[in-house]
Amino acid sequence: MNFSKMHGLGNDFMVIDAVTQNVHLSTEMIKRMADRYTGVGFDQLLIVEPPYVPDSDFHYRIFNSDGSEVEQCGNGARCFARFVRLKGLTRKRVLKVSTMKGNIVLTVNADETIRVNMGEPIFEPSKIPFKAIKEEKTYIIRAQEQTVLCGVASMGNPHCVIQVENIVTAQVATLGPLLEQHERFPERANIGFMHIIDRNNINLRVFERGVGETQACGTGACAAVAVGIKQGLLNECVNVNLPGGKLLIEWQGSNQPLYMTGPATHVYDGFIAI
Ligand SMILES: N[C@@H](CCC[C@H](N)C(=O)O)C(=O)O
Repeated sequence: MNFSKMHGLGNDFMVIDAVTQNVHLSTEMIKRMADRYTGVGFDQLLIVEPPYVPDSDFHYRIFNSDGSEVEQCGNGARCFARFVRLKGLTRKRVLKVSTMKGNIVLTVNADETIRVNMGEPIFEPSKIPFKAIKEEKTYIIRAQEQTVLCGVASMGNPHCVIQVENIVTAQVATLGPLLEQHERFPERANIGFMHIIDRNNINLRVFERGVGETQACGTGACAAVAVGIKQGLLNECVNVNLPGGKLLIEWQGSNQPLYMTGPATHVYDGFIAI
């Protein structure tokens, strides 16, 4: 099976073309290929498939390194756009793609960065899903001995966003896994730690569901900005500094789609016998 290794700000992917190849992978096979010592190694596997909903160019499936299939992936979306053009699967610069949780539209800019219409952020608890009596801007979660203040949002996938004073000392490795598996997130969640520099700039680290901390999380950046805007702390246009680099997130508020702009990098092509 041919594949490409790609990354979006260090969030790395194995990308497989299932338009021209027959691809049938079990959860065990995905976990084996994800292993950084004995496999290809990746945060997520992206499988590009032919379209099967009207008015779309492709469908793409996303799997975390623990083998779980997920609804959305921001950095993956940009890599998907670069991949289909590199592999000659399309020449379009504006691409419509369906994922497990709806459609997104991607535009490849002249400088090869990619701007993605990620759709509207969702705050309604039952749709995230998050257990709460009613929708709030800020929730209190108790995790073992700690009381955590956070916002929650779905970008197709579930996110929890915690504001921190210092991004370096944020408890990503300890609080991340506790909240990822917290009973108030029935489908687990991605946990973002956000330091607000000013109304247009934030630092962000994300403990990703099904992976652990990554160099960057696109949907995590979108969710952090959406939560920050909803809480009245951020402007409509925000630079998000992640350990792997910078994303630009734009959101004009309720009923408007959110846009993410950033790079996508092809690392190498490979072949794996499975
Ligand atoms: N790295 C991604 C998010 C991938 C999915 C996530 N781990 C989940 O389980 O929802 C991104 O760039 O958005």
